[in-house]
Amino acid sequence: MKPAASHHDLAATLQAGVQALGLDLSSAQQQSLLDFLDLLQKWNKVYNLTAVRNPQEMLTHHLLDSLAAVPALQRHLATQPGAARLLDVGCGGGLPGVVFAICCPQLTVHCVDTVAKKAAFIQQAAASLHLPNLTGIHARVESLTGPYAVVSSRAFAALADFTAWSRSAIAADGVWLAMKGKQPDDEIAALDAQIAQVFHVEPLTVPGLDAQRCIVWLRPVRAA
Ligand SMILES: C[S@@+](CC[C@H](N)C(=O)[O-])C[C@H]1O[C@@H](n2cnc3c(N)ncnc32)[C@H](O)[C@@H]1O
Repeated sequence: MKPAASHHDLAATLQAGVQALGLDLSSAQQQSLLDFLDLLQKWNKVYNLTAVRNPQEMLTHHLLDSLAAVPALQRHLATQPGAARLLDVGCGGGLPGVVFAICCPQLTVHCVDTVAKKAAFIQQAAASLHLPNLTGIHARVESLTGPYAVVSSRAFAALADFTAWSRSAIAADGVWLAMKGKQPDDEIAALDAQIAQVFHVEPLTVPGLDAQRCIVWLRPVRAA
């Protein structure tokens, strides 16, 4: 068994990861990410938020994995006029929604999950980490109407289900940001062409993680 990582080790790994990703995060934002990691560890015992329990592993497999999508999200937001709203579907312990809320304070982030304790955890994180732009919603995504400029998910469902279930939540000119492992060609082929269209598959590199990752970007198809 690996020895438990100290706060100092975690902070150093995070800072190296932030640098490798070319992210411009203040020390307060980096501290919020570490505080979020603490909260995840603390509440995981009670709420069973993630199967990953070792803090160093939580940092690479969850925090850095979610942070790897932030530069792409920020580039997308820079093309959007005004303040945007993002819905993170099946957020579980807040991944990537809480990470997005910390890194993009201008973005309003709603994290939805069918499990009440997971939505409650997000509310708890919003209060403890002083994130006025973060809200946890206890609901099925199918019941939400939005409109959201960005609808994200990670480890949630096949692309066809993700897009069909969140179709009424996405804005007509919005985008889906689906975090995936290796490029999911089968899922892309199985998409309903009346609902969603892939416009970009963007490879991601997660610092400290030797695994394939990508974002599948999709647009809703307008009714004829
Ligand atoms: C495998 S977890 C992924 C959690 C998190 N996104 C992550 O990457 O660690 C999938 C989550 O989706 C939630 N979920 C399943 N169906 C849902 C639905 N229809 N609407 C909202 N959440 C849903 C589950 O409760 C679960 O927390």
